[in-house]
Amino acid sequence: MTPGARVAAAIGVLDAVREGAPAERTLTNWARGARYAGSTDRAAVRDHVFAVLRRWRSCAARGGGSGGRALLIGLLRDQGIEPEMLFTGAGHAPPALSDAERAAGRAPDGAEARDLPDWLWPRFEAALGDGAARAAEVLRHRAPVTLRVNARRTTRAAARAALAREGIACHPLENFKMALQVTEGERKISASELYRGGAVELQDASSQAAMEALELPSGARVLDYCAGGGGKTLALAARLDGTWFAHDASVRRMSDLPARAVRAGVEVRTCKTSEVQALGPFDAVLCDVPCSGSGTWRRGPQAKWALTPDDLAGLRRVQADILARASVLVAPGGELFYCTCSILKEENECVIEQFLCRSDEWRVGASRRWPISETGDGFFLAQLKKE
Ligand SMILES: C[S@@+](CC[C@H](N)C(=O)[O-])C[C@H]1O[C@@H](n2cnc3c(N)ncnc32)[C@H](O)[C@@H]1O
Repeated sequence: MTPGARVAAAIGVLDAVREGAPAERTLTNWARGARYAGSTDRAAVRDHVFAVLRRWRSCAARGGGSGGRALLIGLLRDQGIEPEMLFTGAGHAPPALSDAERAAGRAPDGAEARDLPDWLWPRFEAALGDGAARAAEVLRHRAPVTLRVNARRTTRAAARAALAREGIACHPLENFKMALQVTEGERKISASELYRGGAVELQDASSQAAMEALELPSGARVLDYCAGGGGKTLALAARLDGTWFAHDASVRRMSDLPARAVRAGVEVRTCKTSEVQALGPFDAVLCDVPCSGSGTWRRGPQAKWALTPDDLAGLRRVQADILARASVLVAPGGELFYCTCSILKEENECVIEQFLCRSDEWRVGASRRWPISETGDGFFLAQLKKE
């Protein structure tokens, strides 16, 4: 495909996304119907679509409209590329710009320039203060791809060398013990020997750092209450000796966990909601609760535009409910860890404050935030101790 044809394909995908279709599925459907598109073409179309999704408002302002075509014109202008270079009408490229399109477009301002909905920008400022602008800016760019090296299988240096032999280039991240940031060959990861053998897992650096920050006595019985695919349990089990239990309201979401645990060389017992009470009490319970994901929006940028104040209030109720249910499973003297991949106070400090107001047997230990940065996603962790 020519560069212009890739732009035309991205416009088609964005028009479907504007109608409410999920971007990933729309891209997959497009690729199925575009047999002429090679892997480089598919990656280029995907890059255009996701770049617009991250910068939707500013692209609309710069492109002078909200259709796929205007959004792509806005994106190219934002990237310092003259749209006329690609909108040529030749071959499969989009038709040339009209006079009206050439004249349309303006520089974005305020929350529009931050590429955030108006109602969210003040909440970013409230949560991050002077760091809000930088966080919003980082969310306008691609996320890094990061691996966690499994200390039970190999060392970081050995993993890096083995990955390089498979065409995957990465470098160790300073201040993160087991993290490797991938700079080349990311599409080869899932087929690599190290990944298939459980020596590396895909995991954001901030999640890794948060799990590194948790200290637990050797042999502790630990429950991951919102385990999902088990990323956090596996990170803990890779460095601590404990007895590991995983629970999730959706059993289906834990379906990959047993195989991942075997690959990683650790034992994790998955349990249903009906079993969890009888298996307790636990020395520690981790609640990696469902959240807006605001710290990770560069990975799933549609969520940035879809979240509403009502959704946020709903999430806060779910988070409070999970904390209340999980807290009764902790043994006296035990610990409760609460974490989100959101930067919003409403989902972090406010949930913890509300929980402490309703319960007098808990005291708060450390709580920590990881910023949205070039290195990692936004992440929040609070540690609570049962008296
Ligand atoms: C942020 S994800 C967990 C990610 C996972 N810990 C990991 O590291 O891969 C939140 C999980 O909470 C689960 N969940 C939602 N409501 C829940 C509830 N009331 N009780 C327990 N789990 C719940 C969801 O199914 C989802 O898998």
